[in-house]
Amino acid sequence: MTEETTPITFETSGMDNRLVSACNRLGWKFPTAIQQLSLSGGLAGKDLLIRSRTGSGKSASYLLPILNRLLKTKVSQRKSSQIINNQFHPFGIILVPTRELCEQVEKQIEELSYFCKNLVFALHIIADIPIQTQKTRLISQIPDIVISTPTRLALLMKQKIIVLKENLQVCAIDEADLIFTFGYSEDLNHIVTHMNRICQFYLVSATLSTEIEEMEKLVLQNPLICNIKETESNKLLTQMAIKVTEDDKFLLLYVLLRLGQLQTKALIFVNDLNKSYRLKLFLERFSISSVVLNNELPQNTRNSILENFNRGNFDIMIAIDENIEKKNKIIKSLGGDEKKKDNKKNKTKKKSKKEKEKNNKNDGDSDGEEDNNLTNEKQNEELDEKFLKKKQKKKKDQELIQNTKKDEEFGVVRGFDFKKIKTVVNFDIPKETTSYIHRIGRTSRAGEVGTVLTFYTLDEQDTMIEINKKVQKEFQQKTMQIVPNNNSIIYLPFPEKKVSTFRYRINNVLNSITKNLVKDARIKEIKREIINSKKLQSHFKKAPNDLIALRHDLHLQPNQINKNLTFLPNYLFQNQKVPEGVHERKRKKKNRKKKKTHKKRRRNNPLKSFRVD
Ligand SMILES: Nc1ncnc2c1ncn2[C@@H]1O[C@H](COP(=O)(O)OP(=O)(O)OP(=O)(O)O)[C@@H](O)[C@H]1O
Repeated sequence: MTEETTPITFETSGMDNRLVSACNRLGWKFPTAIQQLSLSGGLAGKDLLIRSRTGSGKSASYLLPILNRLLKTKVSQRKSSQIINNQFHPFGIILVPTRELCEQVEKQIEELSYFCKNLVFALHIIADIPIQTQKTRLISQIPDIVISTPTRLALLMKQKIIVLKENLQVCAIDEADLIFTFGYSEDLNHIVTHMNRICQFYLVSATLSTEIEEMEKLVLQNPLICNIKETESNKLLTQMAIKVTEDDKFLLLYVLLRLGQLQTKALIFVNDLNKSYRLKLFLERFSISSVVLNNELPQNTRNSILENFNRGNFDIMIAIDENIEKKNKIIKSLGGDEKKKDNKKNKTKKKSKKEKEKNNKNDGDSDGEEDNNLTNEKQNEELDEKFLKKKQKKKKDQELIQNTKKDEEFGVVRGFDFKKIKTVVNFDIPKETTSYIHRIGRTSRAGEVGTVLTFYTLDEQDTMIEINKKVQKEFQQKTMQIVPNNNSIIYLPFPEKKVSTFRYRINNVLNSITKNLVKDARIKEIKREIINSKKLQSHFKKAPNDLIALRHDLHLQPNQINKNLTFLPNYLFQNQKVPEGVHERKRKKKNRKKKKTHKKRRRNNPLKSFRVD
């Protein structure tokens, strides 16, 4: 903490009463530590540099002062100054790294302005909407605050649709560290050099980097530095790591889930898309439902998944946290794979056609076999037709994957406000420390308890040590401590004894999930969610504030599930205590079955069912 302040409440902060009521309505009793620091400076119109751990309430620490400032200016005055020469001059802009965060910030503004709805209007602009439609929207609706990713805003500025020189009063760059890691530096520089620099500036970030320090010097004028020493949250987040082999990751996760040692709601991070579906299929084989969230899915589906996960309708979410560069590689490799396969198929088809022609020729040579020839021809035609149909289907699937453009503004795992996540599992170790920090920030939010479990292989041992060192250093340097034991990660031994008896059945299941099965599952999911997305769209039209609970966690290959795998016989536990509840369902079912057969037998036995009335 760099500046001493006396603790304030929302009521004594000097904020507009309607904003105070909105905080109370959300059940917020006191401002969080970072809000305590930032509110007074923000309300006084100072530039702020807000640095605090993920989940500490940073968004409201800049949104509340921005809204307060808006409420001080008359609506009519604001509106008239925002349209000049058919160009849009917003009062405020908020920059975030992903479209999910655009929507999240817009929603939070709606909640915080609950008691002054008609007076404040925020609009997020995203890449889906054509530029001209966006222009018409901005000019007709005249939002006070525009929320955008740097790329989209820079584009609209270059087209002279949005101008920031004259009217801009406030600008916030949220998740600034991510904005740089997502590669937005160029767009950000364009925005900053073409904006009114005497506006009030908020630079908000969970971690520090040289780029942020440079940006700080460039845009902030005599800023109030809000840095937080989070001693309280020390007790809330526990970080653990286990060294495992690649296949044992599946085994360990299964055992932890099955024995109830991994608390849900759980968010599981993997580094690539195919692996996420492999994990989903693996869990599905044991009747454990999960939902995969990735940037191939349509936007409506993603929103619905996130909303329903936050509402507690699914317990396990598998999320992909891949690099932007890596994403492009995957698209290419997928297209390449499919192409290679198609070439192979074409060759085999040509070969079989040649063989057929050869056979036909031979057949034709033999005397009196016209009938045979006819049936052969017919069979060949049928074969050809089948083959063509198969090929057409394959082509359609391939087109579907290639046309399902990955959303570059997607980054759900970072910065999104997940509610009540008990455990974050790094099934794959993140490649960078910043990514690790953002992943762990999805749990232990808003003062809640959370656990992080990281799996790492022998090859990743150095990365793990590096992450551990950097996390300690980062948090100590910035006077933010987030974990006990001197901020370090606790290394746990691999529980070989506990899991060894399960290894055989796990390996069997894993071997049955082939690459082709994973690909099919992925295609099936995309198809299903495209249909879901249409349903959701029509639903949103009727009830825009509602999100129906579509089951996004349905099994992808239900016919492959072996019900016996859900039963855990005692011998699997060797000398260990059988955890409570593991066999319960089976036993209950058995009893029910017994009663039923007993009744049936009685009914069929005339001596027992006979009655004299
Ligand atoms: N004063 C408060 N009292 C209780 N809960 C709060 C308060 N302020 C914010 N919250 C809640 O805390 C959660 C985290 O807030 P927020 O998303 O703003 O954190 P953050 O620091 O921006 O996290 P990240 O860096 O991950 O984006 C949200 O669910 C929010 O509703």
